[in-house]
Amino acid sequence: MKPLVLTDIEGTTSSISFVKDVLFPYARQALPDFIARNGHDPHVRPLLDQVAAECGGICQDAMIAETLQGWIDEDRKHTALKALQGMIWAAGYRDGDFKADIYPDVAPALREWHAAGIPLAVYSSGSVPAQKLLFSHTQVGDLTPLFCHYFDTEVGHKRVGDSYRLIADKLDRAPESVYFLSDVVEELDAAREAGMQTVLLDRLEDYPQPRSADACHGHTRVTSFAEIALG
Ligand SMILES: CSCCC(=O)C(=O)COP(=O)(O)O
Ligand SMILES: [Mg+2]
Repeated sequence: MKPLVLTDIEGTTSSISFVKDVLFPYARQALPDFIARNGHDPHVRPLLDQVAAECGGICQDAMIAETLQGWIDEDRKHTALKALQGMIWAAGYRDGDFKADIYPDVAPALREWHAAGIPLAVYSSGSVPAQKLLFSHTQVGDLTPLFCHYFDTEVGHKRVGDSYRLIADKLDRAPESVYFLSDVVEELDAAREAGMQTVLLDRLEDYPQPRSADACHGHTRVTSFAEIALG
């Protein structure tokens, strides 16, 4: 059976600065107005109510917006926040305010693997709609035709082994046949615990200090998709 590639986004396919300096500030700034305009939308209200309930029942939308802005500043990977961010980014992509930044080695490798019949999937803390938006608006065009599956924190958090077991299950795959690519060692540890093969992307543009052997925790370390060898 051919291997399947499961990739993270931030720090793996796309620069950390694109997420931290473009996407997050855009959502932070747009949140209050987005909530004022869409707070009664049946796709939006339950997400806001979830945030309110988790914060002791705060009831004013302005306070919910402030809470969410605080969560963006803390880089919380909260499922409701991620869903709202995805809805906000849709306008930014649509209006051409930004394009998704993909590291130059990523699209050639994805195309090569896809052409070789290797299935490709995404697992990111960003919501599935946000993942699809990102890959359909890259500076090298629409990459979504290359991917067959997308997973977000609806399957669980990325530092928890059970999330990877569930993904393998949903893919109808033995975990050993899945290569998980990420820049975060704790995510790779969880994927390995679930039986997946792991590759640490050590993006020197984003992490100027190369990771030592100790810091790699035994995961295969590469600095580019071009170095990845799939067994
Ligand atoms: C779907 S793109 C936005 C990325 C994002 O919101 C995020 O939190 C990045 O998480 P990742 O799991 O891709 O490192
Ligand atoms: Mg990452």
